Amino acid sequence: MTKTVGVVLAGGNSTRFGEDKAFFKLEGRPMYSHVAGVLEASGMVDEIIISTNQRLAGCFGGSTVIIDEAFQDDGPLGGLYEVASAFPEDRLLVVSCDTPHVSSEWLRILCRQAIGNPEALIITKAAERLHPLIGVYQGADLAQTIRQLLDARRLSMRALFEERTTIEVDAECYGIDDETLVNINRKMDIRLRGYESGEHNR
Ligand SMILES: Nc1nc2c(ncn2[C@@H]2O[C@H](COP(=O)(O)OP(=O)(O)OP(=O)(O)O)[C@@H](O)[C@H]2O)c(=O)[nH]1
Repeated sequence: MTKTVGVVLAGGNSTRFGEDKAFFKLEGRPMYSHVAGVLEASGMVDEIIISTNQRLAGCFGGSTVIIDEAFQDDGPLGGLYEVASAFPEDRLLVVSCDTPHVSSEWLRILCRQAIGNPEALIITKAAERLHPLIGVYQGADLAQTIRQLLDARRLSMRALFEERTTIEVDAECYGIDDETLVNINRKMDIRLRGYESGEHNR
């Protein structure tokens, strides 16, 4: 039977943030751990894994980690390729580590859409913007489609949406607050939003 695997994407370089944002503490917990907690709280996932690179792999405590091997430093698509290869039969509920306030209610809505449309990618839309890294990635031969894009050096998430049926689910239609979908790319994003932050801690 198809499982749902919760995937925390946490293998970037955090150039704009200035330090590895996955481990930056907000409200007393590293950002990646907020996201893992919401995945767990959604009640939709059978297991949770962290998608990351070789450099950070040892820093996630006891979490299960899948390391980018075939495509390193190629962005989220490289991480997704590795995970889709490891779980070819399963549904991947993906959330980037820099959206720590995403709600478990929203993840449940995405999963229900995915279960009803098992060949489609299900991604978040809000205020006319796409949030590709809050979504469900699934369907036959997903890893193969991603591999072809990576081989062709088409590294954007949009390239994947051109190749697969993709459903954009509008969070506003479900009364989801935009703020919960914001991703934190810079330290300034934390100050501007008045989030409570602490020191970097692996
Ligand atoms: N596994 C994996 N995850 C990645 C990779 N690149 C980015 N991510 C994750 O994808 C999400 C979005 O990444 P970005 O913020 O666009 O990239 P970043 O490298 O983290 O940050 P910048 O260097 O500031 O662009 C974050 O959760 C990253 O941790 C990668 O090469 N492999």
